[in-house]
Amino acid sequence: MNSMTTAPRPVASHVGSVSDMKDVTFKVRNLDLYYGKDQALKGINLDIPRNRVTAFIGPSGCGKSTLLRCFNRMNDLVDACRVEGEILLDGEDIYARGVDVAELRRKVGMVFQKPNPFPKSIYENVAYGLRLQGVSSRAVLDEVVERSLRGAALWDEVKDRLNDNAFGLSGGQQQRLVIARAIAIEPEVILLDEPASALDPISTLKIEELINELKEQYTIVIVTHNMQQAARVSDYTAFMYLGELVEFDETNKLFTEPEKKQTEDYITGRYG
Ligand SMILES: Nc1ncnc2c1ncn2[C@@H]1O[C@H](COP(=O)(O)OP(=O)(O)OP(=O)(O)O)[C@@H](O)[C@H]1O
Repeated sequence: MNSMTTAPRPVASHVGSVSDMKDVTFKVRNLDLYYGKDQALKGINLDIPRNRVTAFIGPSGCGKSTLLRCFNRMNDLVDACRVEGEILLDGEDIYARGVDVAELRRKVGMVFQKPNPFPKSIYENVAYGLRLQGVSSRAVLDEVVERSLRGAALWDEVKDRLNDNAFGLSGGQQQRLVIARAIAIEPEVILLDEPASALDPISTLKIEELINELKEQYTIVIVTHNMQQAARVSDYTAFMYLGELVEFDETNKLFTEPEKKQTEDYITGRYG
């Protein structure tokens, strides 16, 4: 924070950067993304603050998931997708030639809307990434599995059935298991694409509490349709519309004193 004075709050130096933001994980610069001829992201400039939760909100089809998927190059898997501009992770352009995409995805984990545990035991789901890295020591795996399940607020519910199939867990437990699997390999960033939209209200609350705890250690970016959820869990919010970033600010500010009329119309339910 800047020194507290009676001066007005610093004005963003450009869209997508709050000038009192101390430390930045991703810098997005002039990002355009095309699916074939259709442009889905237009000139996005945005800083994602470290160890904070940033939410992307906006009406369906505005490009929230597309932008999220740029951060670990998941869009590479879409044939007709073309990206221009830069995304710097800790200063390095993740779209530069020669970038090891597998290593990028190790650093930048992702959790989807629908829980997607592997058809394996609870234990093996969490141990999966380490086994891929060649770790076979039972003691190391045990330690990481327990730490990750504790980190995902699931340990107490599953510690007596670690060898049971993960599909036997409830949807909310499966989503926390997927988060445990993501944090087991110690990523720097966790991307969450509507992580609670398939869950009941109690499971949703648990995921929201978990997000709040995880931000101590990770940079979190979440896409959500639910504005109350964005207001509850995030520190910063980006409002997108038709592929553009309309406004980015501290969540509290964006929801109470938005600078743009489009943002105000959206958060007051006038469209979307
Ligand atoms: N794989 C794809 N191929 C072609 N077009 C796509 C693809 N994925 C998304 N799009 C298009 O890109 C635009 C942005 O979609 P995106 O899913 O990013 O929006 P969103 O804001 O996340 O929407 P929602 O809230 O409905 O999930 C839409 O016009 C969509 O149809």
